[in-house]
Order: sequence, then structure tokens, then C-alpha cells
Amino acid sequence: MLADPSIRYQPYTPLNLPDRQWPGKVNRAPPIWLSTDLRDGNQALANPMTIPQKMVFFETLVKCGFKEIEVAYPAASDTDFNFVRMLIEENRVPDDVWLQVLTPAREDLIKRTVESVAGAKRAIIHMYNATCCLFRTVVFHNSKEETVNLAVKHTEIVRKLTDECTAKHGTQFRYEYSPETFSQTEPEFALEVCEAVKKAWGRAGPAFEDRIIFNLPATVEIGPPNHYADLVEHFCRHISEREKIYISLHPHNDRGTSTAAAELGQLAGADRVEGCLFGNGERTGNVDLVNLALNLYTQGVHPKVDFSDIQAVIDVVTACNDLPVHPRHPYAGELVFTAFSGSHQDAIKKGFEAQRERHAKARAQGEREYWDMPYLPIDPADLGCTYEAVIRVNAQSGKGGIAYLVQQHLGLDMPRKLQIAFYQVIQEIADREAREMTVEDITTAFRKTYHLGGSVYEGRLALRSFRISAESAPGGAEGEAVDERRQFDGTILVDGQLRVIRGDGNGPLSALLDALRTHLQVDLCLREYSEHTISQDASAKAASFVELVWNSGDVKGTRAAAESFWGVGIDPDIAGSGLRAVLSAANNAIADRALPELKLSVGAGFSAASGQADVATAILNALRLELPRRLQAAFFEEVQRAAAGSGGEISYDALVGLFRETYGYYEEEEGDARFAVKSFKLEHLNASGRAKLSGEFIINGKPVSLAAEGNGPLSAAVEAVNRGLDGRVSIREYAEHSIGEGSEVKAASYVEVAYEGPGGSPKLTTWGVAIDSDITASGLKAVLAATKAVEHADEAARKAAAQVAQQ
Ligand SMILES: CC(=O)SCCNC(=O)CCNC(=O)[C@H](O)C(C)(C)COP(=O)(O)OP(=O)(O)OC[C@H]1O[C@@H](n2cnc3c(N)ncnc32)[C@H](O)[C@@H]1OP(=O)(O)O
Ligand SMILES: CC(C)C(=O)C(=O)O
Repeated sequence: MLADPSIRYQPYTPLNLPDRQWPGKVNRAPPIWLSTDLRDGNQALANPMTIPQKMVFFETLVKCGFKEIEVAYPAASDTDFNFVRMLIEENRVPDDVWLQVLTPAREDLIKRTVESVAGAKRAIIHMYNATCCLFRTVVFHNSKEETVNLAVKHTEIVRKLTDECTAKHGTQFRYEYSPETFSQTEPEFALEVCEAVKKAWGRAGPAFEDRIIFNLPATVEIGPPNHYADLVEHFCRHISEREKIYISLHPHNDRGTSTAAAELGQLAGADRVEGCLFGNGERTGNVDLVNLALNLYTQGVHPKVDFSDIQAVIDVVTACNDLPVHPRHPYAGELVFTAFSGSHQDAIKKGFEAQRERHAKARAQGEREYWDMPYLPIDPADLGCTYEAVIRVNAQSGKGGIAYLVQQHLGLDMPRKLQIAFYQVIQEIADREAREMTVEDITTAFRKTYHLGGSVYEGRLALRSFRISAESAPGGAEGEAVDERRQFDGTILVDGQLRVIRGDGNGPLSALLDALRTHLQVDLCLREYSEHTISQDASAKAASFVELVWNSGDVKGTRAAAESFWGVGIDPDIAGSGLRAVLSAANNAIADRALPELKLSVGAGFSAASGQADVATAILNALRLELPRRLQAAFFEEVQRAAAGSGGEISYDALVGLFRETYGYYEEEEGDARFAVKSFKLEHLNASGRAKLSGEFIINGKPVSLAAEGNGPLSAAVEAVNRGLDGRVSIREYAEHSIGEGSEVKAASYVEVAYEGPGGSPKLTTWGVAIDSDITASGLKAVLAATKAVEHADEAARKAAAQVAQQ
């Protein structure tokens, strides 16, 4: 580059227009648009468009709503000429669309041009000759006078030929004249040429169809847009019979300011703008009509052309031009609705949230829902774009953007501190891999980090089933509200092995934390908890977020603990989502740390809580039975008794045998069963659930016929059993769950019955356990199994009663 460019380049000559009006004006209506994609755009392509390409492009322009389309330079080539003919002969031009064709001021070429549109309903003949000094002298070797004469003479030819064509074919013509290189032409001379052309045309009138179009090209953009606006205003103010003229702009983009030039030119009085979609055209291109139209749109002015499906337009234009649309191109570029940087993303995320609230309020008050978003001048949805690409994540991104994507794609509103924690996870990946993080990268990292989304992402601890029950805390002065404690009974997978754990606390989460502490020596406490509902289709789910800290050392779970662990849980049930969130955080806390293994034998001196759960775990793994808590306690007593009688220890195999024996639990086929329902009939007697049960049963290996009524099948069974007893049994607790899945699914039932012998003998409670593919049958079998122990007691009671009678 030159040290002093002024030795080579001259500045534009500013126009002296001190009373210029355009700076104080505002564009409040769209101009008449002319697309010259198929002419100026086409002539600038290395490979001009084929007829089929032109046709697709033309149809796209029509679909977008362009009513004036420069379709060809018909004298240039057969392709262009034939394309115009095809449009006309195949009736491809809607009635409200004007075909425009360009010709130089040469008679033979004008003739061919008019011939090309013969038979069209409506056509604009556009003739040009360059008028600036450089072109006059260098290209045409013409004086000013000869330049005027050239324009006048050929305008008269256009007039004559079009008149003839109208007479012969009925085509309605308008005339457009371009003093090419207008912005480099002396302003007074541009006026002089145009006045002469208007006169030669001789039929300009104020009606739309009669107006002559003076197109004022910035053939090469040689000055700033304000200069162009001055030239346009000067022309508009001084041309005679302004009301019979449409002033048209044709800015090129050599200085990169064609959009500004077109906008200021309209303020300066122009009525019409010629350009190309996405700014194709000679050199740096024609002004971009999409840009201009959407600039108006974002000012609340409908441009009267439609880009609601901008991608479809991009697809056609790029295919026909064989040129890409730059990723940063206004409104159309792949990246223009995208923010990578943290502060932009943060503002956009907050903007969306604020806008949602603002719109809801405005809607409720019947007011307009204005778009007012940081960094997004237009709603991408108005152009048929989704919000998917609005926020994209790389090493420049922040927590806000990542949280936005998690919100959009997983429906989770992360609390601020979780956003910070998860941001570290993504930053670490983005830095390490030095690449953009896709939405999938982020959602997968989220699922992995918080063990969310099925077995693939499960951590070392995973919830299988749980039950939360309430019990009143002891104590409390009379009249005081009694605190309810919560009990957690659950089955969790620990490193692939099912374990029964249980704990107590003020609420479900602290009860689970207690269980983790008791059974797995994972001593954590809750620092933060929040939840919200997620609406997915019609079914709402709960999402919970917890922050846990180690409950050890000096800080003992206070906010001072430096290290904390976040967890996320989703479940249809709110308690379930909280419990899952606790396990998710616990997984992050334990990382690789070893957990206490399941004991393979149970001793008589085991602590009640861990011993009962270990026993229950053995039964769960051996028989898939999830024992209710009180049954765990009852069976643990049996186990301790048995262990005491066998040297203080009992193996797991022996323990399973003991369980079967104690609760009459056998999975054999009916023929061998000790407690079986051979057949039963259940009649519902009324709406309140009263039922009549009759059937053939096996009780402790013996066939028995029973029939009785009760409030349901189980109470009817109890009633039937009571007929054969001297004492009475009643159901104290009933629980059930399914085992297996699909057609293999079975019901497991647990029944605790209380027995009261004749003559007020002490109450006895006993459990029965059974499974069956039919849930009623499994309940009945469990009742029958429970009566086994009762029968012994009844027998004893009867003997005792007989002895008393003999005495
Ligand atoms: C700014 C613009 O975009 S203007 C539109 C430009 N578009 C095109 O040129 C595309 C189509 N053009 C063509 O196919 C050819 O140029 C044609 C068919 C029009 C003419 O081809 P040719 O006759 O071979 O002439 P050529 O292409 O060399 O054009 C230059 C001649 O036209 C003259 N000329 C240039 N512009 C004009 C004009 N607007 N009016 C009259 N004559 C003109 C030149 O002075 C030169 O004349 P000369 O040969 O006497 O010196
Ligand atoms: C023919 C004219 C209008 C032209 O294309 C230009 O000046 O750029």
C-alpha cells in the first residue's frame, strides 16, 4: 500500500446541499422492490444460471412476494432470451408480476429485447447508458451532448417498438431508464439526461402504470452513503414532474455500505430499490434485498416480501448461484442467531426468561408482546429458524449458556450453584478437546455427571424401589404438634448388587442419608435442595437438585465445607426425584471409594438396623422378595434365634431355608405346594367392596374347601379360616409388589395376621408370604401361609382349654 494514497486516489466531491432533508426522516413504508437476481446477479456468476435454475429462482422470488423481477438481459444470450419466452409462453408469470428486461442503448439489441417480451401481460423495458465523465470519454468517446442524444434516440426506439408490440400483442409496457454510473455523474448532467429521456418517452403520467422509472445506480460505490443520499435528494428535488416518476435505487456494495446507501436513499425520496437476495451481483454485489426487507421488519414495518422460511430461500439461492451465504451474513448466516461467548449467552438466557414473564403480563392485559432481547434484534422463529443454534458452547462460553441448553433440551432449570458446578465440567471438556461442544455433548455430559437417563448413566448407587412411611416422633408436651419422622425402606443397587437399606429422618431425604450412613458408611448431609415440575407431554414429572457435603471433620456439613457434590433426580413422584437426586450426589461424593461389602453370614449379635437389612438383602437376592420393614424385624428375630442355636452364625443358604419354612413360602408348582389356591371364585356383593369367596385350597399340604364373606378377598379368606379355628385371626398388615416384567410378572404378597386364642390367650402375630401370577391369588396364599403358625397356636389353645375344662 502507498504511504500516501492521495497521490493515487481522489476523494468524492461532496454535494453542496445544506438544506438536505433526508437526515430528519424515517422509513415507515417499504419501497417497491425489484429483484435483479436473474440479470445483475446472474451476469456476475462464473457460470450463469441455466433455464431450469432461473425458473426455480423466479418461482422463489414470486413466492417471496416480489412484484417486479428483472428476469434477463435477453439480447445477451439465447438462454436469457429463451427463458423470457418460456415464462411467457408457459404462462408462468402471475398477473400482478411485472417482467423487467435490460437492454443497452443499441437498436438491434433493443429490438431483440422487446421481441423477448412480446405477448407478456406486463413488461418493463429497462435501458441504460453510462453518463459519468470517465465512461463518456473512455468507453463511448462521447461528449455530454452525444450522451444525451444516445439516450434520447434509443428511448424513442424503445417507445416505437413497444407501441408496436402493444398494438400487436397487447403487452402493457413501462419504461425504466438508468443513467448508469449515476453516483459518479455530475448531478446536473444526470438531471439533464433524464429530463431529455422523459421528454423522448413522452407518455409519463401519475398513474402507477404510466410513471417513468428513473433508476439511479451507484454502479460502483465510490462515496459514503450520505453522499449518495444527497445525490438522490438533489435529483428528486430538481427533476420536473416528480409525480410522474418513480425514483429507483440500484446500489452496489464496493465500500460495504450498500444497505446504508439504499436506506438513506429512501429517506432522500426514492420509491424503489433494485437488488439481489443475499447481495449477489457484480464484484461485491448488489444491495441485499433480504437485509433491507428485514431491517424494515425489525422496525415494525412489514416489507411486503416474505422470508418466513428463510432457509428454503437460502437453499434455492445458493444452489442457483453456486455461491454460499456467509455464516455471518445479516439475518441469513448460519451463525447470526448464535452466541458462543459467556456474557452474550447469559444475557440471552436472562432475556428469554424476562421476556416470557413480560409477554405473559402483556397478554393478560391485552397489550402487545414486544420483542426486546439482548443481542437478538429479531425473533429467529419469524424466519422459520429454531432457537436450537441460538446458544452454542465452546471454551468462551459461560454457565448461563450451558444452563440455557440444559433447560431447552432436558427441561431442567438448574439452581445457580449447580450451573456453576456443571459449567466446570463442560469447561474442562471444551478446554481439553479444544472444540465446540454440541448440544449432545452437553446433555450427555449432564446425564453422565448426574447419573440421569436410564441404566447407561447409572452410578455405583441406583434406586430400585422404595417406600417412605411416617411415624410420629416420641415426646412432645401435651397439646403440642407431634413431629412426624420419615422412614425410608429401599432397595438400591450397590456396585451391581441389590441391597436393602433403611433409615429414619425428618424427611425422606434425611431418611435416605441415614440409610446410606448406616449401611454403606457414606456419611453425607444436605446443604441445598430445590425442585420444580417438568411438563413433558401431558405427564408432569418432578426434578430435584441437591447439594451434599461430607458430614465429617471440623465443618460437619456446614456451608463452610469446601467440597460439595451435586445431584439431580427426575421422577414422576416428588419424593422419588429427591431420593434419586441424593443418590446422584452420593455417587459423585463416593467416586471410587470402597464401600462395605455385603456380609455373607449373619451373627446373633448384629445390630438391629444393619442386621435386619443384611438379612433382607439376602432374601431379596435369593428370592427377589422386598420384605416390608416389620417383616424384616420379625424375620431377624427368627434368624437370631436360629443363629444362637447354631454357634452364633447362620449362613445365607440356611437363612433362605429358614425364611421359606417360617413363612410357608414355596414357589413350587401347585401339585407340591404346601399352601395353594386350587380354585377360587370371588363374587363382589356390593359397591362397597364386600366379597364372597369360595374355593378349594391346600393348607399346609391338606386340601380344604372354604367359603365365606368379607370386605374384600383377604378378609373373606380370613373369615373362612376363622371358621376352622377356636380363636380368631385378623389382618394386621398387607403389602405387595411385583416381581419381574412383562408376561413373566408376578405379584408378591405379605400378610401379617394377629391371632387371639379362645379365652383371651395372649395375642400372636405371624406373617405369610406368597407369590402368584394373579395378585388376588397371591394375597390369598399369603393369608393361608400365615395361618400355619396360627394353627399350631390354635391347637395349643384348644388343648389348654380342654385341660382347663377337665380340671
Ligand atoms: C452496469 C451493468 O451491469 S450494465 C449490464 C452489463 N451486462 C452485460 O454486459 C451482460 C450482457 N452483455 C452482453 O452479452 C454483451 O456485452 C452484448 C451482447 C450486450 C454486447 O456485446 P458486443 O456487441 O460484443 O459488445 P461488447 O460486449 O464488447 O460491448 C461493448 C460495446 O457496447 C457499448 N456499450 C456499452 N454499454 C452500452 C450501453 N449502455 N449502450 C450502448 N452501448 C453500450 C460499448 O461502448 C462498446 O461499444 P464499441 O464496441 O463500439 O466500443
Ligand atoms: C444497468 C445498471 C442499472 C446497472 O446494473 C448498474 O449500474 O449497476
